[in-house]
Amino acid sequence: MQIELKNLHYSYPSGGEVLKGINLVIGGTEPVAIIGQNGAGKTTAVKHFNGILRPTSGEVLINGENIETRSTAQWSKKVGYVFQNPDDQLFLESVRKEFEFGPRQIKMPEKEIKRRNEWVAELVGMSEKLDMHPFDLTPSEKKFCTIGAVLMMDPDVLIFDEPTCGQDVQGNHRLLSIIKALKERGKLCITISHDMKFVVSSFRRIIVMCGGEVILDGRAEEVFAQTEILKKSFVAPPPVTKVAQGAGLKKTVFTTEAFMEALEDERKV
Ligand SMILES: Nc1ncnc2c1ncn2[C@@H]1O[C@H](COP(=O)(O)OP(=O)(O)OP(=O)(O)O)[C@@H](O)[C@H]1O
Repeated sequence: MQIELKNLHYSYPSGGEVLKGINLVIGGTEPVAIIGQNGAGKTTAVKHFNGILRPTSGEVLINGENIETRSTAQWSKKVGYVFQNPDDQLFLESVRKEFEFGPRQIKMPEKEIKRRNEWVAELVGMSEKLDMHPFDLTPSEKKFCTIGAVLMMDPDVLIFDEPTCGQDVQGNHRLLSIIKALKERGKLCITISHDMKFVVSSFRRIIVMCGGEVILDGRAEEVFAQTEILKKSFVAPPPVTKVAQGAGLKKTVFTTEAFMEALEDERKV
């Protein structure tokens, strides 16, 4: 599955230009993180990946097909978007109903709904909560409920918008295991996050947005080595990376172990 943005510009009807000519190709199954300060245009950009928003100018191609050829409902079967705020997504009286809503809309056979429900509920940790009202869930559980509802459609691409928001360490671990499981199933996960520790723990490719543009796109080590550009875009590297850079280490590191190794290596030189 490949998503391609060609000179994408977007302005909300009420305001100025938010996306200012984005060119990007995201494909394969390697999870991709999109980072950048508040208001950089991350959510606006990813809402173009399944047609929730349509370009003011430029093109969005999904596997080479122009997004304009199909409705958002049709694209959503291929590219699932998990909203930043669960309350924008949840509207039914139970977790089970949320999970089964999409499949029932497309008249999925009952047997398949049951099969998917079991797998998804287990993966997102909701097996014991299926009959609960989403309003009675904790903020973290609500997020996993929205993720589960999108996973039930088994799309090829999953977009997670700020999944780490409101999560504790356990929640972050579950998120990482979901992303890993999806990669193993051949899915492409695209995740917006402000949590740099989370980002460097499982995303090799990182895209940095600033002021409606992509200003960096590359491997985590390359991106976080660009300290001046990151400073200008108000993106702070993970603490251990910052300490290593402050200590003058040439290698970009993301863990204490890597920091100690790099320190040792430089001592030997
Ligand atoms: N529905 C809307 N109508 C008008 N302007 C909007 C709308 N949604 C977002 N914007 C504006 O577009 C710009 C980019 O917002 P967007 O939510 O895409 O940024 P972001 O990088 O995802 O930020 P955050 O990290 O805070 O979610 C901001 O200036 C925001 O105020």
